[in-house]
Amino acid sequence: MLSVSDAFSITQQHLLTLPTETVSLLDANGRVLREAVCADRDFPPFNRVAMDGIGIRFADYEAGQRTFRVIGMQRAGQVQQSLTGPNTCLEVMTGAMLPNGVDTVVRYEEISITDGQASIVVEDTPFGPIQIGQHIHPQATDRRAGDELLSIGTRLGPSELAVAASVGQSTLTVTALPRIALISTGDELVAVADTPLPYQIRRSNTYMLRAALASLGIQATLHHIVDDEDQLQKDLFHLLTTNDLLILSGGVSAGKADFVPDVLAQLGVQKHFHKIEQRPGKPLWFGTTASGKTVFALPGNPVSTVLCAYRYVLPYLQASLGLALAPECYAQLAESVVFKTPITYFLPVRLTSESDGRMLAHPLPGSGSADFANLLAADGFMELPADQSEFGAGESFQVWKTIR
Ligand SMILES: Nc1nc2c(c(=O)[nH]1)N[C@H]1C(S)=C(S)[C@@H](COP(=O)(O)OP(=O)(O)OC[C@H]3O[C@@H](n4cnc5c(N)ncnc54)[C@H](O)[C@@H]3O)O[C@H]1N2
Ligand code: MOO
Ligand SMILES: [Mg+2]
Repeated sequence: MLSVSDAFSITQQHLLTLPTETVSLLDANGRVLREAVCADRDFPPFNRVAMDGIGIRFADYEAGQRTFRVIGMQRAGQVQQSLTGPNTCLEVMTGAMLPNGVDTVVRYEEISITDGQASIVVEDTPFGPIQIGQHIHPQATDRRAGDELLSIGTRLGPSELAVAASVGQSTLTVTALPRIALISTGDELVAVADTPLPYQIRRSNTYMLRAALASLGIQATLHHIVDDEDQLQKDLFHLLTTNDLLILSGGVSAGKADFVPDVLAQLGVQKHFHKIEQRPGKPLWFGTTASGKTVFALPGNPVSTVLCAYRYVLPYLQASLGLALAPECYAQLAESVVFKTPITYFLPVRLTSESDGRMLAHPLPGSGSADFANLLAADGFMELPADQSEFGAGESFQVWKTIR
C-alpha cells in the first residue's frame, strides 16, 4: 500500500489545467492572480505632506526664525504651490503635494497662528527636536514606477486589492475556478430536510466539503446517487462531462454496495491509487481522465472524508489554482499518545498557543472515523508518522489545520 507522502505527490503530479479569466476588481477577492501587477507611478507619486501644519524652509528655522508669515494654504488635491520670500510659510495638509521651497513640516500641535503669523511654540516634539525633512513622505521611497507589486500566483486579499486599485487595475486576470461536483453515495442517506427511518441517516459529508471549498472561493454543486451500479454509471458519466473535478464520498471500500471504483474504471477514469497507509481515510481513490478531469473518491466515514479533504483535496486545488501550498504548521503534543499500527495516524487535536511561544496539540482521539461530532472541538489533525508507535509529550509533529 501507498505511503501518505507518495499519495500526496501523485495527486500533485496530476493537477487540473485551469484557464485564466478577467474579473472586475470588485469580484477579485480571494482569487489567484495570473498577471504581474506593476507600479504605474512612484509610491508615493510626489513628495507628500504627512502631517497637518505649516511648511517652512529649514534654513529660516536654523537661522533662529520662529515666526513665519502665512502666505497661503496647500491642501490635498490642489496643484503644487510655492513658498516665496524669506521667513514665510504655507499651511499644508496631510496628503497634499509638498509646495516648492518647503523642506520641513511643523505640526499644528507645535505652533500657534495669530494675525496671519505662525509661531513655533513647542520645540521638543514627540518626534524629537525639529529637523529638516520632517513629516514629509518623499516621492518613490516605498516603491518605484515599474516595480512589480503583485506577482503571478498571489492570492488576492484586502491588501492586494488596495494596491491593484491604486495602480488603476479595474480588472484583473485570475485563474478560472474549476467546476466541481460533490457527490454523496449510499442508500442509507436521506436529504437534510427528511426525517430518517431507523436504518437511515442524513447526508452531511457534501455540506462539509462545500464549506471547505468555499474557503478557496469555489461554489461546488451537490448531488446524491443511490447504491445502484447502473445509476452510478449514468450519473457519473453526465457529471464528468459537465465538471472539471468530481469529489465523491462513500462506496470505495470492500462492501458489496461499494461500486465506485468499478464504475469509475468502466467510465475510463484512470486509477492512480486506491488505498493509503493511513487512518482515517485508508480507502481513498484518486484518478484522472484522458481529457484532464480528476476524480477524488473519498471514504464515506465522515472523519475520513474530512481528513482526506484537508490532507489531499484542498492542497490539490490550491496547487491547481496556481497558489503556493500553505506554510507547514507544527505543534508539540501536550500528552503522550500510543498508536501501534504501522501506518500514518492522523490524530484530531485542539491547539493552544502558550505564552512561551509554543503551540500545543491536545489529543482528541474520539471514537473513530465515524465520530464527526468529535471534530467540533478540533483545530486540525496531527500527522503521526508510520514508523513510530509511541509519541511522547513535547514531541513536535505537523498539524493539518481545519477551517473553524
Ligand atoms: N472489510 C472492510 N471494511 C471496511 C474497510 C476495509 O478496509 N475492509 N475500510 C473501512 C474504512 S477504513 C472506511 S473509511 C469505510 C469506508 O467506506 P466507504 O467509503 O465504502 O463508504 P460507505 O460504505 O458508503 O459508508 C461508510 C460510512 O460512512 C457513512 N457515510 C457515507 N456517506 C456519508 C455522507 N455523505 N454523510 C454522512 N455519512 C456518510 C455511511 O453511512 C457509513 O456509515 O469502510 C470501512 N469498511
Ligand atoms: O479510514 Mo477508515 O477512514 O479508518 O474509517
Ligand atoms: Mg463501504
